[in-house]
Amino acid sequence: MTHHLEADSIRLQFGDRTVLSGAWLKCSTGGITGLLGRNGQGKSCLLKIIHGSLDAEKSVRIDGSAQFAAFRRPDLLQYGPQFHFVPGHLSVARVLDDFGLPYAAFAERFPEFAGRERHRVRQLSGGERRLLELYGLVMSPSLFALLDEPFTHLNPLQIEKVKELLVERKAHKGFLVTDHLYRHVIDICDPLYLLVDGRTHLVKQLEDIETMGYARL
Ligand SMILES: Nc1ncnc2c1ncn2[C@@H]1O[C@H](COP(=O)(O)OP(=O)(O)OP(=O)(O)O)[C@@H](O)[C@H]1O
Repeated sequence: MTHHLEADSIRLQFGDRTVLSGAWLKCSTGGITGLLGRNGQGKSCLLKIIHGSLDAEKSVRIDGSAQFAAFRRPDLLQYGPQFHFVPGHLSVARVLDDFGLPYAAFAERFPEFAGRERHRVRQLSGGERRLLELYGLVMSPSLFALLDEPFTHLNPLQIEKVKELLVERKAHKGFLVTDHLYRHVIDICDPLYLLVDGRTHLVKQLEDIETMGYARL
């Protein structure tokens, strides 16, 4: 069964400044939705609004059912912010256990973690910590995951492995991904949205991201 996450009528203001005005997007299991946009356009805010951790005018629905505080439903939706969110004092095995995942399968996929199940998260490098967090978000059994800058801080080989993981898992889980490493986003995402002046635009052809002033192809 395909599941659908729909967000629309999103309006966000900070004081006099309107950041989002009528932003919308759709995300489904079986696909990876991409969100691009220049700095400060409101991509992180949009993810937090869908997650329910940032208050704004919005309509967010999962399979037609309104979600006002999706952060209370990790079975439906999980959110990975652009900064580290796993506490440093936890062990690698404990973090995976909290996501409901066995350590052995993780170490098999990422051999650099072999024999390190008791290592504390604070002993990991920034990229390793990111990898552990992403693995948990991608592999855990929620229906959707919102990933803010998943590729930043990873080395090129790790990026390729995370992309493989996303493509492998998308049959069971819908992903919304935003990252300025846009070639990787373009590579795996369909549909793709561009956030410009508070509104989302569905990218119909790749040239749109150039004509709308985001990136040179
Ligand atoms: N709590 C806040 N108070 C006031 N302004 C805020 C707050 N949070 C975000 N903003 C502003 O809202 C705008 C959108 O921020 P956001 O972090 O969502 O942008 P972004 O598209 O994710 O940018 P980047 O690509 O640089 O990460 C920015 O101009 C930011 O300064």
